[in-house]
Amino acid sequence: MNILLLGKNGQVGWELQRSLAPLGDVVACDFDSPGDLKADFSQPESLRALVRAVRPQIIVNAAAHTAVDKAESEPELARALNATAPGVVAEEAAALGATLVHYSTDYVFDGSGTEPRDESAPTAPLSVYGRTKLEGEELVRQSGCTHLILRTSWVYAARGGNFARTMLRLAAERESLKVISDQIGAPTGADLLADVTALALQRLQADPELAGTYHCVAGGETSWHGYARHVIAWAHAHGQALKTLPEAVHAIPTSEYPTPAQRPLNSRLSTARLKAAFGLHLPHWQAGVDRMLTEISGR
Ligand SMILES: NC(=O)C1=CN([C@@H]2O[C@H](COP(=O)(O)OP(=O)(O)OC[C@H]3O[C@@H](n4cnc5c(N)ncnc54)[C@H](OP(=O)(O)O)[C@@H]3O)[C@@H](O)[C@H]2O)C=CC1
Ligand SMILES: Cc1cn([C@H]2C[C@H](O)[C@@H](COP(=O)(O)OP(=O)(O)O[C@H]3O[C@@H](C)C(=O)[C@@H](O)[C@H]3O)O2)c(=O)[nH]c1=O
Repeated sequence: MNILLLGKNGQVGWELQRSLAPLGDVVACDFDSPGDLKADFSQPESLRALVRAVRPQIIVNAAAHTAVDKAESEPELARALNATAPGVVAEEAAALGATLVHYSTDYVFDGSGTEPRDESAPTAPLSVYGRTKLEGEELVRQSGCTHLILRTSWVYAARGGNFARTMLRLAAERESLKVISDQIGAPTGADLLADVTALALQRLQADPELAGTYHCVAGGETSWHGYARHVIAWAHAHGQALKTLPEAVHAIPTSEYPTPAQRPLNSRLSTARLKAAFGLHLPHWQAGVDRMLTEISGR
């Protein structure tokens, strides 16, 4: 089996290098890869030659423009990376008969209400990032290729930039932190997503009817404030020297933390469809976060 992995150096891409390895020969690319393996999503048409040269049976796309606030001031680049390029890759996958895995986000929703959303819930993104990710999903679906679109949320990994690492950095510098407590979701490990991707791909090879869009997030829920408190309490309990004590992580409403991009308040995603289709158990978010914290602390 020939597998083309795009965005190999991101949080999810890095974990996919590990999880896809038992499935076949993985050709892993990023936008700074040398020569013919360069996969620059800001030049969407250039991706056709790469896909045609590798002729994969499976393509996994983990590349994206994930800087949510920055996307507000560079919407053309965000659209190229999150929509046009995945659309081109999907067209090439359809022409080859290859299966495409693509990732999307809780930010395709407007975050109203308090219930977890399922895959058929109406989308209404609030940000450039969310709008371009939604357009990418739609182009993948329209291409006619066999695909899995996994919508996830609040991704973290031991490698790469993410909210948990930002909190640890700020807690080392400041006496107190203010963190939003009215945006609710589930921190999800890049390792979990990569493992689910590999399992789902194996099942999909045997049963093409499983293709489609799924929500894939860790179990349980929290706010960014609850997540930050958990990370900082863990670090204190494990002897890390931080200026911010857990009780000095203060809860604030979204209105007190203005950002260029608006984020959804309710980021809860229902994983019932994924669990039923693939027979998967999705562990509680704290289990994965604690493992990541152990890994980055070098314990
Ligand atoms: N991070 C999150 O919280 C969430 C992510 N997702 C989705 O999951 C997927 C993976 O996200 P994640 O691993 O966290 O993202 P990262 O930001 O960690 O990685 C994105 C990858 O895209 C690459 N990239 C950036 N610019 C280009 C370009 N011009 N051409 C090609 N590649 C480029 C990055 O390279 P480099 O590292 O060198 O910049 C990196 O390898 C994405 O589809 C994202 O939208 C969904 C929900 C939550
Ligand atoms: C740094 C900081 C952030 N915040 C808030 C701002 C924001 O609402 C929330 C998270 O901030 P971040 O900018 O780290 O996270 P953000 O980039 O919004 O994270 C999102 O990334 C994209 C790629 C996704 O797809 C989403 O699922 C989600 O993970 O925390 C505070 O309240 N206090 C702080 O000190």
